[in-house]
Amino acid sequence: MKVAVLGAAGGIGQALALLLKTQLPAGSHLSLYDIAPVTPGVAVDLSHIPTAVEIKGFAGEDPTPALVGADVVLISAGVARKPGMDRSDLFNINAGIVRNLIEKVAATCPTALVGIITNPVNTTVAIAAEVMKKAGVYDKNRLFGITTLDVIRSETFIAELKGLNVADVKVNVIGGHSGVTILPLLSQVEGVTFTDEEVASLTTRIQNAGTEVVEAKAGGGSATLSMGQAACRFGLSLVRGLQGEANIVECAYVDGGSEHAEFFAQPVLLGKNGIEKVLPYGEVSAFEANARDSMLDTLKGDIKLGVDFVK
Ligand SMILES: NC(=O)C1=CN([C@@H]2O[C@H](COP(=O)(O)OP(=O)(O)OC[C@H]3O[C@@H](n4cnc5c(N)ncnc54)[C@H](O)[C@@H]3O)[C@@H](O)[C@H]2O)C=CC1
Ligand SMILES: O=C([O-])CC(=O)C(=O)O
Repeated sequence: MKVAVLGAAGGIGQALALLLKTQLPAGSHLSLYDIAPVTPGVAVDLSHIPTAVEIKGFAGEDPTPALVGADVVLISAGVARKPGMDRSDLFNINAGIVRNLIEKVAATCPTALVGIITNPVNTTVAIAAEVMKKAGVYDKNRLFGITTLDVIRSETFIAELKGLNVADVKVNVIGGHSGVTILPLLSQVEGVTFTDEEVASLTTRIQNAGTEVVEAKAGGGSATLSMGQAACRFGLSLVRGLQGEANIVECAYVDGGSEHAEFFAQPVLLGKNGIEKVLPYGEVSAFEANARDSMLDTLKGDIKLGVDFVK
């Protein structure tokens, strides 16, 4: 199994690479790429950790050597937010970066499972899909916007609020990955009840959690370590699915035939071909139905921006 990380010298990339070096199955290959010249050195550094995961690092303008034979490609290349910015403010720089990288993915490892971390995810995933369509290699079951950070934040905040063991808390987060498009389905969390006030304040906290980190880092970037953990969890789930493990379910932002939008985050069953099945997200409360319906104009606008960028 070969996993490539593009943007591997960055805050997320390095955390993710460390976690993958220590957690990928024995015999895996980890391939790190970034335009930053330090990248081969990051790989040398990680190679001294005694696990049965072979690691190589590549820098420069062309990601191709890192992508040859990749089964999974995780992309965190791009710029991050500073205080006062919205994720959509990253579009001008990151749209072109994702387009160029996906062109190389399409040419080099067109059947790899591709997970996109680079913001604005609502838009960059649409860009990736359009680039792959143009190249004639698009498979909607192999492209994912990684929204796992919203899931692990929700699990953490719910456990904190209700005094639960966080390992026992499971929650679906649907929609997209910015502001009002992030919708945790709190009504489905087993074994707890929330007051209306708790639902409103917890939903807002989860939607603004990225900004919470951006402000706390005071100009030094956005979430990197928690995102490294989230991307590692998602990447390992992709690998487990590819290896034939049963019942691997994750929420992700996918082209899953949703009635709501062309791309929509919801639970998916993972397998040897990526998405085996898009799962229903279940019953929602009146509050959640209203929040879901109200987000759709924003989400569809974000998607259209990506489609138009490539067309
Ligand atoms: N999906 C999610 O939940 C989250 C997404 N993000 C996003 O992830 C992205 C990366 O964030 P950080 O790692 O904190 O940023 P960072 O600035 O620490 O790292 C980004 C890396 O990308 C590299 N890079 C830039 N252009 C490149 C190119 N053309 N090819 C290869 N590498 C390139 C840079 O050299 C740098 O090493 C941002 O867009 C951020 O908004 C951040 C947190 C959560
Ligand atoms: O907020 C940001 O810019 C980074 C991000 O996507 C998150 O932390 O959820």
